[in-house]
Amino acid sequence: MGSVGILGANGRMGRALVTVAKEQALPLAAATVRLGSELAGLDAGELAGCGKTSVLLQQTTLAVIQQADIWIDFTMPEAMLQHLELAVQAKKAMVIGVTGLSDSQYAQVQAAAKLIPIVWAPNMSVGVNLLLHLVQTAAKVMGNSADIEIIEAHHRFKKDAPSGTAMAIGHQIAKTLGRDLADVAVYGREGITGERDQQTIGFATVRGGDIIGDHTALFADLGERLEITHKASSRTTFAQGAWRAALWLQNKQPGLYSMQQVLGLADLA
Ligand SMILES: NC(=O)C1=CN([C@@H]2O[C@H](COP(=O)(O)OP(=O)(O)OC[C@H]3O[C@@H](n4cnc5c(N)ncnc54)[C@H](OP(=O)(O)O)[C@@H]3O)[C@@H](O)[C@H]2O)C=CC1
Ligand SMILES: O=C(O)C1=N[C@H](C(=O)O)C[C@H](O)C1
Repeated sequence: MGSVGILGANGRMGRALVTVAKEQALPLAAATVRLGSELAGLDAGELAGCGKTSVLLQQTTLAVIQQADIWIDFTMPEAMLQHLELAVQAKKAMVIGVTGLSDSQYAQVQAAAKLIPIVWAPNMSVGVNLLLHLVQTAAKVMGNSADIEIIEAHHRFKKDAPSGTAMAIGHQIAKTLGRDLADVAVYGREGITGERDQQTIGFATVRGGDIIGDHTALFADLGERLEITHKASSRTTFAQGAWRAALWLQNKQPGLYSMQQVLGLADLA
């Protein structure tokens, strides 16, 4: 079994990833913290609150990146791109869950995927990846008469909006309907907005407390509405998905792979 390293092991997702590794005896070989972090040298499991793992936190250098075959990154866009550069130099695979990438940052991920195998997905849960299929059916049946809104809610600490998942849902629906999301997306409303243009896809963002991650795709027509909702109740679901992606990536050729491919949902009708 290939060995796996975790980047940003002190983050909310980093700790969840270490905990899942310990609980499921997964091949955790290394875990890192940011350069200069005082946490270097601590046990990754003790920091995560799941007990000793015998994996000590290290700063993220090229020498450390050599210590695992596949690296999981749930940090932030700029940090992730620095990690990606190291992974390309060391020819290591990456699972990337970071959201809020600009177009040019995403293009850098695409370029790196010509050299190393990468899974990038804004949401690693089974339920959201199934939802991405269900909304296609809903869009085909209702999308040309119903108003489409995507509503997401997350914890107060989240830095990007709308969530990466909400954007993926929007792109999926727009693609199904032959619309370009850049032309039809409406991000929030204020003032005298006028009547709603049926072609638009609206986004609404809620931030508060410790909400892990809720997403609803709403298809609202006259007389009825359909809501397809996913609610994550624990980060374990994302961490398990990321581990699944990491183990799936072993021995893969360079390329940019999706969570749909990892979960075997890519060919679902
Ligand atoms: N795809 C999916 O399924 C999911 C994706 N996410 C995404 O994952 C990302 C992380 O989320 P979350 O865990 O909540 O965030 P946190 O803020 O809890 O963790 C971010 C981690 O990144 C590290 N970091 C930040 N900046 C730097 C830097 N410049 N150099 C090195 N390390 C850095 C932080 O280090 P330090 O602790 O030292 O500050 C921390 O360990 C977000 O983009 C989020 O949207 C989240 C959940 C699921
Ligand atoms: O920041 C988070 O927490 C999450 N981010 C992802 C996103 O932006 O879609 C996925 C999940 O909902 C949790």
